Amino acid sequence: MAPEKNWKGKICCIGAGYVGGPTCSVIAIKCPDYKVSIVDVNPHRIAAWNSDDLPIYEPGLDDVVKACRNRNLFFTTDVDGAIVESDIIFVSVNTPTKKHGLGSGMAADLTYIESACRRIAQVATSSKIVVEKSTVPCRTAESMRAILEANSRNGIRFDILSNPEFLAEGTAITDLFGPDRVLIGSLQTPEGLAAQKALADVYAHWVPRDRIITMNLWSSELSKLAANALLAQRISSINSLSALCEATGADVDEVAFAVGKDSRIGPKFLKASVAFGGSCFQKDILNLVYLCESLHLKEVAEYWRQVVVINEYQKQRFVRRIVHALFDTVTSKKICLLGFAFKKNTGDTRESAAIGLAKYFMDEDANVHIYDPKVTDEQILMDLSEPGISSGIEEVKKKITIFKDAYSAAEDADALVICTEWDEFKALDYQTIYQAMKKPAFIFDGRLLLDASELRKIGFKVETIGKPSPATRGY
Ligand SMILES: NC(=O)c1ccc[n+]([C@@H]2O[C@H](COP(=O)([O-])OP(=O)(O)OC[C@H]3O[C@@H](n4cnc5c(N)ncnc54)[C@H](O)[C@@H]3O)[C@@H](O)[C@H]2O)c1
Ligand SMILES: O=c1ccn([C@@H]2O[C@H](COP(=O)(O)OP(=O)(O)O[C@H]3O[C@H](CO)[C@@H](O)[C@H](O)[C@H]3O)[C@@H](O)[C@H]2O)c(=O)[nH]1
Repeated sequence: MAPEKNWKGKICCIGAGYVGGPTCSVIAIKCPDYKVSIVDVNPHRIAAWNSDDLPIYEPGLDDVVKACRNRNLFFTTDVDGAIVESDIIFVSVNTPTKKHGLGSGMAADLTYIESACRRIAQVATSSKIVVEKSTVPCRTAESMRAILEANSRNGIRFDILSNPEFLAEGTAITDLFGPDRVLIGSLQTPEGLAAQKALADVYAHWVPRDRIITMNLWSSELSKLAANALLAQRISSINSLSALCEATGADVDEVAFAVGKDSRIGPKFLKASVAFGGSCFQKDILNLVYLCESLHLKEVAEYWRQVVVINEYQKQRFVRRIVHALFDTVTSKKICLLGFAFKKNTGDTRESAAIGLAKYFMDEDANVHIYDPKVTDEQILMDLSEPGISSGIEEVKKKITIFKDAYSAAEDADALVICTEWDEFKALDYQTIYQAMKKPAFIFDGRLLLDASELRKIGFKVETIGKPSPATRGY
């Protein structure tokens, strides 16, 4: 066997998911002098990372992984081996909303964080910097420290850092190559500050120093929850205004443009939609709400809870508008959902608005056609078979048909519903689609993606979120 290269440092990432995979692949490509091992307990996920068919779709990710895999980037199920040899260990495991017990439906489930920490403590034979990469409630680092210190061998130190991740899916690689900021929180002790510097030195391989922000642990942990809460709040704010637009004849795109021109407000994250989805926003706001409630900050909790309440309201409002336009019944009608991912450029469906819409149409015994360019059939069937969504796979198979392209999905349909803003939906030949649909042919645009006036010229009846119907004011 060839002697091991003289690495400047060794990094291990526990959790080969949407965050651990891309984040540590980018560290590997930018820091060729470090050995980076990404580990997971799920052997299928690791096998996929080692194959030509990566387990997640993310533009640019393939190139990054191919450039350094098996050079200084390794994907393995050997969790213990990677822990033992590394100096810096990222904990990038999932922290979903608790499904049962205390705080059920609100609090973050920290089981995976705890098991990762116990493993580190059990097998580590030298001191480690442990980096909290997962999104966690404020003061989780304290619990991590307690678990690590109570279970480790004598003489081993663990310095815990908070280094939350701000990448968005679909743009993960560009976000990681040029982050707005990298946040590193630590205890303000000499050892904590030294650990903070060691991690900052890794990021400094490609991130300008003035974008690497350091602060205390609790500020860093809370900043992640605060950033997601503020981002989601902007979407709920514009979505609440979209209801007002539909009722008054104002156009939500015009309102967003006008208010976004104010440099204090800015134009980003003001796109009205059927609702925000994704694995983070709802989970992290509920986590924040739970934290506030636990600290007896009832008014603060209620304030943030409204962001999620409006998000649910937006989905229900959209469904009501669809059903009303379709002559108050969708039973036995063919409803074609275009898009199933929670946003474009990802195959991720977690908390996707399309799941809630499909549930409603299944409940009403509609025939639901689905097409998404990146989501697998298995994923759609699995999401829709979940308890609370349907009675199981038999019902789903009866009511749902999945298609390989938008044209076949739209054939003979009563209505198209744009659920995800995929670019390819803008480029479809709507004349051909119109001819193949039942009449009147409806399009419900939940993403303000299409040119409604062009579609109306073809003959479609078009209803767009945040824009009044032709029947109401404004036309
Ligand atoms: N998805 C995003 O865009 C995003 C962005 C920023 C932050 N986050 C946060 O990052 C964290 C991870 O999110 P994700 O989307 O990557 O989750 P994920 O579910 O895609 O990946 C987590 C992985 O951790 C593995 N795992 C769990 N426990 C383990 C253990 N003890 N040892 C080894 N592997 C273990 C799981 O098998 C899974 O593959 C969450 O806290 C999330 O809130 C996510
Ligand atoms: O103006 C907008 C912007 C987004 N969305 C929707 O909001 C959801 C979330 O989108 P986005 O934030 O772009 O994707 P995520 O991958 O969920 O990223 C968020 O959640 C991550 C996990 O914590 C953070 O790291 C990111 O900074 C944060 O943007 C999606 O359904 C979008 O369609 C809108 O409806 N209108």
